[in-house]
Amino acid sequence: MNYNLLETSIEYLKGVGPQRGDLLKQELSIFKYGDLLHLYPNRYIDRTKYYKINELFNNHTEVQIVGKVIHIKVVEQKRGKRLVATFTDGTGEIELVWFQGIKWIKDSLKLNTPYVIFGKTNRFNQGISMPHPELELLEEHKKNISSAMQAVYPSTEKLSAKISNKSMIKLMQQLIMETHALFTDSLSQDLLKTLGLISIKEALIQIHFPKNAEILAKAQFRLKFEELFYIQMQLLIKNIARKGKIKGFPFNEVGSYFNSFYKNHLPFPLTNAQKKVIKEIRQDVGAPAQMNRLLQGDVGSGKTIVAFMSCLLALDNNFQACMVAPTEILATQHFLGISELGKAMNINIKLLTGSTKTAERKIIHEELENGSLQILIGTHAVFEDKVKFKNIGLAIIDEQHRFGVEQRSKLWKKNHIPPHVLVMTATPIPRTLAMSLYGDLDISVIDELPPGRKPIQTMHFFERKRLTVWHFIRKEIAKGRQVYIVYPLIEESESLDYKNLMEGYEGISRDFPLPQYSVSIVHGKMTPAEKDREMERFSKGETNLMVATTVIEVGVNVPNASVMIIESAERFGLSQLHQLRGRVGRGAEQSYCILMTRDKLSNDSKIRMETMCRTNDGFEISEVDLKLRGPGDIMGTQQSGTLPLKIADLVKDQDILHYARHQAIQLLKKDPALELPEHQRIKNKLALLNKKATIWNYIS
Ligand SMILES: Nc1ncnc2c1ncn2[C@@H]1O[C@H](COP(=O)(O)OP(=O)(O)OP(=O)(O)O)[C@@H](O)[C@H]1O
Repeated sequence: MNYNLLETSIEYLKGVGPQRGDLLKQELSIFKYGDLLHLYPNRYIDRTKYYKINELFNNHTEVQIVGKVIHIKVVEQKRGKRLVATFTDGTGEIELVWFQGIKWIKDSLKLNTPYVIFGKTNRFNQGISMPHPELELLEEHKKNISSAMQAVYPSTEKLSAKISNKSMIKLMQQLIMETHALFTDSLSQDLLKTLGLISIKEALIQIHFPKNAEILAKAQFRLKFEELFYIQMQLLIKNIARKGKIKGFPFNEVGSYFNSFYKNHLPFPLTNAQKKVIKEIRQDVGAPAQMNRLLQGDVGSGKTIVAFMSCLLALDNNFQACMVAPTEILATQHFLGISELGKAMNINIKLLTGSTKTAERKIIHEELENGSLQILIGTHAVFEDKVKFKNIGLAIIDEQHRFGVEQRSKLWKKNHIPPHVLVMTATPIPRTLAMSLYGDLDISVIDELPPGRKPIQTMHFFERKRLTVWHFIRKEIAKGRQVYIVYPLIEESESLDYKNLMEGYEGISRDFPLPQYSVSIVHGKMTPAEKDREMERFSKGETNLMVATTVIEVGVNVPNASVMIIESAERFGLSQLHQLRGRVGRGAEQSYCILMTRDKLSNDSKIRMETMCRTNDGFEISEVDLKLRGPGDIMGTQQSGTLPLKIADLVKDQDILHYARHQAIQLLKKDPALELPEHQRIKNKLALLNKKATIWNYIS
């Protein structure tokens, strides 16, 4: 492919010019020929289908009608002028309406001459109108229609008054005419044949100008494959390179810390899933390359002990380990949990957070540098430059979505050789997404809950049933259980949410009065010490109810708390609801999650509530979440940028993604360094991709 041509600035394309060029650049980020080529249609319409006016009962997305203009008038109103043409096909009449280009259209419209009009219809009291229709003389239309399927470009819906779909099609014709001779494949002919793919040239022509539905499907498959294949190739190659190049510290010893804990101090038998994951980690850290593993485990699946035993492997090899959590509460929970696990083993474990006192901090710094501090647990305070390890061998990052990749790499830089990295997440990521985003990490999954857990029963109640819910809580408290009541706290409406929380707290304190009941409260405006005190009262069982914002979303572990009430549940996303629910169901008692919502719910909210009531499976929930919200949203805006997909859809195209990944793996197995002559184009393209953000800057 001649790259320079696709790099040509868009205004030079015949039919564009400076004015339209600016419009394309500003509104659609189309700067170059290449950008336009990869503006794919979002749907196709059948240009051989004609409607009759008397068939138009509802508002239609798009219809095509043959008929004549019989009358034109300019209507002047306070709001401005509009041109109205009466159009008939013999079965009825509709009004064609223009608000712009009035003079030009009025002068060029031919009365009583057959036209094909195309556009969206609106019904109003007196009849039907079609604003800004596309018009073509029937004679011309017959000449121009080469295929039944005509592309509709997403942009034209946005810019219809400025660049019609018809103009867009013309631009695309011009572009393809100028550039198509240069489209060449990066995949070898043999590979295309084996995979049954059409050529890139054919695919690009057919995606814009499909001859029929069958060839269009092939073109779409080809382009989606291309997109996903190269993303997978990039990720897999990164992984191979990391394993080859980035030396890690091999933990050769499985020594006394690990063995003595395993033999003498395990508080419970490990689940098979935990054993499997520990084995995977042992294999990784035992090899001379750096481990980079993502550990996924549903809420309450028992990740802490896996993290702890991984730390023991580091200690056995005279390395320090460090565990970082996104919030102070969570870091403290980990510290307590890990200290408890390690209590019989005389290990120096310390906690470093924003609120660690200077004197304690000084000791931590010293002990880290002289190596006597073996496991450091903390928040982002650990990333500070002042914090220097003698020899950090393992870094465990919990809930990595909240840390940027950059922050993570700060930990790496704390050594001349980067430590092994274990990233833990309780947010289940659907496999498809994990594959696309973390294809460069190895993935372990704890897919089994500790035994004896009763599935949490989830119920959805409307506000008007609050008394029933209160009655239920009283019964549970009478059995000795504890209850969480969680309120949303969303940044944009923070003060209002805060008010709701405090009002809720007052109401609850009234409905559950002392001395029979006692209520704790934890929210973001409290100092860490206050939060800790309240959390402690609750975890010791001194209070029956805990009113909180989502600060308790992760990591809180009070096994006796068996009821979770989520207020305004419609305002939470699915994964957040699932995380919150995970705070209960940690003991042997039957646990409940009650979702309280207002009476009127949107469709999406209904699906969220139904999903929560139907399943406890975090992966199933995240699949639904992915469908409702789309991948970008799930990962947060930061990550969505890493998926520069133009045509593939991670929800709908999972099969193609798996296929593309499989093919990428096969290819790299055969030729890991891409040395074979038939892979040179792939190699070249990958080299270019590493320089550019998206694969679509290049075709071949
Ligand atoms: N194999 C096991 N058998 C019995 N209990 C277990 C087992 N593994 C973990 N547990 C217990 O299950 C509870 C949850 O474990 P842990 O806190 O490690 O979960 P988690 O995966 O970190 O969950 P979250 O992400 O929600 O904090 C703890 O009380 C822990 O002691």
